[in-house]
Amino acid sequence: MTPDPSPFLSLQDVARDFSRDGRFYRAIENLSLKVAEGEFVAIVGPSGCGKSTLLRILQGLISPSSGEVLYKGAPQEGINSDMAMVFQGFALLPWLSVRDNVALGLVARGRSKAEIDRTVSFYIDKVGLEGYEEAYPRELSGGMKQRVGLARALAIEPRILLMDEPFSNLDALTSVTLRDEVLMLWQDPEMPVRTIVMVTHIIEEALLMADRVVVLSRRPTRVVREIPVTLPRPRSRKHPDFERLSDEIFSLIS
Ligand SMILES: Nc1ncnc2c1ncn2[C@@H]1O[C@H](COP(=O)(O)OP(=O)(O)OP(=O)(O)O)[C@@H](O)[C@H]1O
Repeated sequence: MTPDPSPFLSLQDVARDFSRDGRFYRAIENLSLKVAEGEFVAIVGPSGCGKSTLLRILQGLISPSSGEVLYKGAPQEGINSDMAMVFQGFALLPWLSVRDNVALGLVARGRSKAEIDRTVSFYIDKVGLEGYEEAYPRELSGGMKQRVGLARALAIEPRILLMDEPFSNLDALTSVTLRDEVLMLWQDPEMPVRTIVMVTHIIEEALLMADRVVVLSRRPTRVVREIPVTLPRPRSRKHPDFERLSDEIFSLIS
C-alpha cells in the first residue's frame, strides 16, 4: 500500500508531565511524529517509556503539557471521533453480549437501531464471530474477546485505528492468526480504516506488520529513530533484511 504523503496526523514537539506523590516528572519530551494517511506505523520502546500515553494523546483522551497534535492540518481539540482504540486487555463490558459490546460506540453516537443492527452484523462477520452474537465475554477465548474489541473499534468506521499491544494477552498461535487478520482488514477495500498506529513491545510484530517503525527512548521519551520497513508483503522473518532490522531496533531499545 502506498501511503499518501500529505500531512494527516502529526505530533509537534509534544511533552507530557505527570505528578506522583506531589512531584512532577516528565513522561514525554520534544516528541514529533508524522503519520501519513494509509500508513501502518508501529511504535516500539522500552517498558514504561510512555507508549500508551502517546496513543492517548493522539486520540485526544489526554492533552499534551506542551506542543500540539495536528489532524488534517488543524490543531486537534478534545477526543478525535475519527479514531478508535483496540486495547491490550480487550476492555469488554462483561454484562453485555458480543453484539451489544460491538454496538457500544454506535449507541454512544446516537445511531438508529436499524443502522446499528446492520453495522454490528457486518463487523461481527468481518472478524469471524458470526454465530457468537448473543454470547457473553466470559464464554469466549482470549482471541475471540480481542475479535470483539476489534469489531467494536471498526464498527464506528474510524479513519485511524489505534492499537495498544493488541496481541500481548493472547497465546502465540492466536496472536499470529489475529495479526494476519488485522493486516487483511487493513488491506480490505470494504474497510474505511486506512491508517493504523500500533504500540507493541514485540520487535518482530512491528517488522511483520508496519510500513514504518518508530523507536522511542527511555523516559522522558522521544523518538530515537524512524525505520522505514520496505520488506515485501506478505512479510517473512526469513527475508535476509529481517534480522538486520530486528537487531538494529533491539540495539536502540536495550
Ligand atoms: N495518569 C497517570 N498519572 C501518573 N503517571 C502516569 C499516568 N499515566 C502514565 N503515567 C506514567 O507515565 C509513564 C509512561 O507510562 P505508559 O503507560 O505510557 O508507558 P508504556 O510505555 O505504555 O508502558 P508499558 O511498556 O508498560 O506498556 C510511566 O512512568 C507511568 O507510570
